[in-house]
Amino acid sequence: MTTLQARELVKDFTVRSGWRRDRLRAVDRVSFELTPGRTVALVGESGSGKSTIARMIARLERPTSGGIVVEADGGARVPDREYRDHVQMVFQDPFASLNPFHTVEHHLVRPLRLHGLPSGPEQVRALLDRVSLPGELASRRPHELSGGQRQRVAIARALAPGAKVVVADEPVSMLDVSIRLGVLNLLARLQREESLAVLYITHDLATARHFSDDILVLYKGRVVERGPADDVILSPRHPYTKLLAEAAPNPEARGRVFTVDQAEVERAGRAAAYDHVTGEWEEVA
Ligand SMILES: Nc1ncnc2c1ncn2[C@@H]1O[C@H](COP(=O)(O)OP(=O)(O)OP(=O)(O)O)[C@@H](O)[C@H]1O
Repeated sequence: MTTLQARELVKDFTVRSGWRRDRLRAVDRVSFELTPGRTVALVGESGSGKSTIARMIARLERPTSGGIVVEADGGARVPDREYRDHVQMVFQDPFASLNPFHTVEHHLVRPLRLHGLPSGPEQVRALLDRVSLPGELASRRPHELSGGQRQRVAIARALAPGAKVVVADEPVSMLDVSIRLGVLNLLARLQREESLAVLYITHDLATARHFSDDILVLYKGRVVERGPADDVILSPRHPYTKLLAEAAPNPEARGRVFTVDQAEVERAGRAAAYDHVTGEWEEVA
């Protein structure tokens, strides 16, 4: 059993405007926990800080402050050198994340070898099978696959080291609408059957509700609402979540109007966050 705790994550960037250099706080004291067999969705519009959080978890970006702790069996803290055995990413663009010169087999053998695991044809076939791809795809190169198949290969590669925490950053937003559901269903099945802890990053509230247990709503780098998926989507409390919920296609909520506007969102801002579990607003200084 592996869990990941993000504690008070902060990320500042320095941005230049002319001669001036300003500090931009892209992520502001964000905390959450990923536990086996559960999916947490991180939702928010473009620029809210979602990818920066994903990049910090993937160790592509260092937090300005705060930290990420991964604990494996028995609660022992995973040392840095073993981090990638436990935590893997699935990125938005499967084409960019796969090397066009290498076969599917190569993409899967490499992480197996890197983590000292058996890496023969049998293991490659087993990985393809886990993501519902036929074994004969092993000899193909990425351009010979459909977008959905490519993303399945990317998921198989993430699973290869035996990772139990998977961060999926907009994993279907670049795929045809017709195949998105298949890939999301695959992630849901893996999460269920293999007890993965999944962080699903998306701007799409409808899939966040359907595919996650808990939702964190991110607004300008801060969590403004959190709780079980249905509570957040069907009974949103923060004006920003209401705005998102209103805009999302949701049959059960048809005709529901919260009558919030951007000005109200700005007023409520990031000063308080609503937690559906405690039923309380938490003031944020
Ligand atoms: N390397 C960087 N240097 C400066 N600013 C950055 C950098 N990376 C991200 N930002 C800024 O941080 C904020 C959060 O960006 P981030 O990409 O995390 O948002 P996002 O919610 O993932 O958006 P999207 O859905 O468009 O990817 C934005 O204002 C962005 O411009």
